[in-house]
Amino acid sequence: MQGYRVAVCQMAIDRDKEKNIARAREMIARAAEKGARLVVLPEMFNCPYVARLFPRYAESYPEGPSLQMLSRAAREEGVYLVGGSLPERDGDRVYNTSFIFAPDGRLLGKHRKVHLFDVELAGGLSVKESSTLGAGNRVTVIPAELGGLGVAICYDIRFPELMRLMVLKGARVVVIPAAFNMTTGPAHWELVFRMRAVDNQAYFIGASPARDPGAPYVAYGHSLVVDPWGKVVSMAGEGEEIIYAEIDPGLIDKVRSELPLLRHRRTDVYALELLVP
Ligand SMILES: O=C(O)CCC(=O)C(=O)O
Repeated sequence: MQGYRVAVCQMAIDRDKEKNIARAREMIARAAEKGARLVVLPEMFNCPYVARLFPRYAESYPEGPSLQMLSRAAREEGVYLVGGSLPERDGDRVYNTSFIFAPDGRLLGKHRKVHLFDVELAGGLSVKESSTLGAGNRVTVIPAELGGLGVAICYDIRFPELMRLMVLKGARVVVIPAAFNMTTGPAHWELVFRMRAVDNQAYFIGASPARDPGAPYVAYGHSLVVDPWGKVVSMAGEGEEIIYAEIDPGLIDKVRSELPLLRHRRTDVYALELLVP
């Protein structure tokens, strides 16, 4: 498996859905032009991160305009695309879902956020995703061409069990569209990505929206790529930008063979069980 370049689009999100779609399309083109083979968008890239607004911006696969754009962009630019996430409507439920496309525009898979962000933090930040969203129940790994791509969404990264299950299912590069905030971001963003990378000896990629101090929910920014040794190899600032990094599969093998954490697990002493097919 050859190395490849990943681009993480730290996009500024507008209230206007059409503007968000156009902005994402334009950033995907710019990333492809710079040689990215995998392009990643942030969590809820087509709408403001406000739970009560999610149903209004929600789309069903395959006809939603954001989803059409993602499939077309992957095909026209010839890239693998983790389409951040967006509110997905399925019957009368709405999910926070990441859709993943191949360079021929084919849907490779999707991840519905498993852990909903329902919190009341000191300082007044209160979020209740479950007021409008349903939760997914799948561990998402795309086994094919990129050699094991795990996808989960934001708060999911705080649950080491889910990350480890992805890695046990073959994930070597884990992509997390996310929107940490100005309370949890400075305290935990870099720490949690580095921790998961060190534990699982995999690349961990975080894609945040750009920071907008006037937004109802202020995203932290600082999209990043962490290598399997836990080193931050690329990190954005606060504003809109695209960051790039080279994914080196040889480094994953090297770290896993020199420090064989996955092999040294004591599965005769403890167990981690996947309860859904
Ligand atoms: O875990 C955090 O600090 C932020 C989570 C979040 O914003 C989300 O899941 O959307």
